[in-house]
Amino acid sequence: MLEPIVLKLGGAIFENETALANLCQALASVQERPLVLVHGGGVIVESLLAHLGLVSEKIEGLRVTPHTQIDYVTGALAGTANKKLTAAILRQGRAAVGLCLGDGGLCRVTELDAKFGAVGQCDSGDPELLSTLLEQHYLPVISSIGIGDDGQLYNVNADQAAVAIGKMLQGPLVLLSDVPGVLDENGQLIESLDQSQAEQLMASGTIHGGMAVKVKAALDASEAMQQVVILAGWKDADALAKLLMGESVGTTVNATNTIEKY
Ligand SMILES: Nc1ncnc2c1ncn2[C@@H]1O[C@H](COP(=O)(O)OP(=O)(O)O)[C@@H](O)[C@H]1O
Ligand SMILES: CC(=O)N[C@@H](CCC(=O)OP(=O)(O)O)C(=O)O
Repeated sequence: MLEPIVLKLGGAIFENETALANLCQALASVQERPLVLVHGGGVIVESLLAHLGLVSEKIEGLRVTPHTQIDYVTGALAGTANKKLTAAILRQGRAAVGLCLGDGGLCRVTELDAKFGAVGQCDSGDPELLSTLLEQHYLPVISSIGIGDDGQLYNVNADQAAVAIGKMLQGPLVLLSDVPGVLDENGQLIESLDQSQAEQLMASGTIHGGMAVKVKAALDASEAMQQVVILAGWKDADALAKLLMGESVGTTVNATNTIEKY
């Protein structure tokens, strides 16, 4: 079996039913190559916390998650976001299965830093569950909630979660968000990015917030897997179709500048 494409989905798509349905239709039509979806859902977390009258802050693009809030965050990500995405794929006739990072020991998660609360850092774990599901033609849909060795639930940034899954499966890695890729200071798409260009753009603030987390995660994956990582958008159906045919769209992140193929 070919290595699966690991595709991460994040951003406001969870608030846009049409975009979500269109994307799931495109994904469900991919028969030639196994797919694994990893997803975020920060917008759902934010709306739930706001509903509950709770304030949420981010440091360096990561959500500070007080231990008193992790149950709500789990509900939003492993519950609402995971089940909405699973449902949207099932509606297209593909047998999707919703999981979190802890299921079957897929990923090992430990506390990142006490200053973030219940935020985890994620490493690859046991691929057996995914292999079994893929062999049986299920489409795994994985939320970024992790389970630590301490039995605690952790909130993991979904780009970092996708990188851990990508490293484990060694397939192409694509991070989709609500922008078409990394944009320069004039708002123009940057088609390729290596380590030093990325560092300069982060130092100048052109790449910041969630995109800085994404670019760092992509560089880490590109270096570890010795392959390029694609950062693209879910809004452009044509670009998405090209991507699923193996063409590179958006921004190609290449940590060492010597790797050629997506
Ligand atoms: N240079 C940049 N190019 C594109 N987006 C950027 C850049 N710097 C910061 N951003 C912000 O990063 C966001 C994407 O990151 P994020 O919101 O974390 O995406 P997701 O939720 O899909 O993981 C964009 O919507 C934009 O607001
Ligand atoms: C620690 C941390 O920042 N966790 C993220 C997890 C969800 C996520 O990454 O969602 P998007 O991909 O949609 O942004 C959060 O709570 O927002």
